[in-house]
Amino acid sequence: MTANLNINYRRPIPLGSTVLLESSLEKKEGRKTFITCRVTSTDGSKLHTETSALFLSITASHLLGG
Ligand SMILES: CCCCCCCCCCCCCCCC(=O)SCCNC(=O)CCNC(=O)[C@H](O)C(C)(C)COP(=O)(O)OP(=O)(O)OC[C@H]1O[C@@H](n2cnc3c(N)ncnc32)[C@H](O)[C@@H]1OP(=O)(O)O
Repeated sequence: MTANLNINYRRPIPLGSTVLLESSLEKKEGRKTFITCRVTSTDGSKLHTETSALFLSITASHLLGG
């Protein structure tokens, strides 16, 4: 479940262009998983977006309000 999501939009992505997404698992601490992601041009020269996020493991009962 997403607990935190930060997105920096550095450069617009031209309509119809192809981009490269690179996602990394930074660390895992118990139920917490820290992920980063970068969106660049396919040759990597232009940074479009950089993101960091924290996901928490949950149980099904959490989704049901338990
Ligand atoms: C024209 C076209 C338009 C198209 C347009 C499309 C739009 C496209 C948009 C897409 C955008 C998608 C965006 C994603 C969309 C979702 O991901 S939807 C899901 C959104 N997330 C939610 O609704 C989650 C709501 N929050 C919760 O349910 C609860 O807070 C959580 C996340 C399950 C955590 O609750 P919990 O299990 O009780 O955990 P809790 O004991 O509070 O914390 C456990 C640990 O995590 C840490 N922690 C918890 N929360 C946080 C936090 N926020 N920050 C830091 N640490 C935290 C605590 O400090 C604690 O750390 P320790 O003390 O163990 O070291």
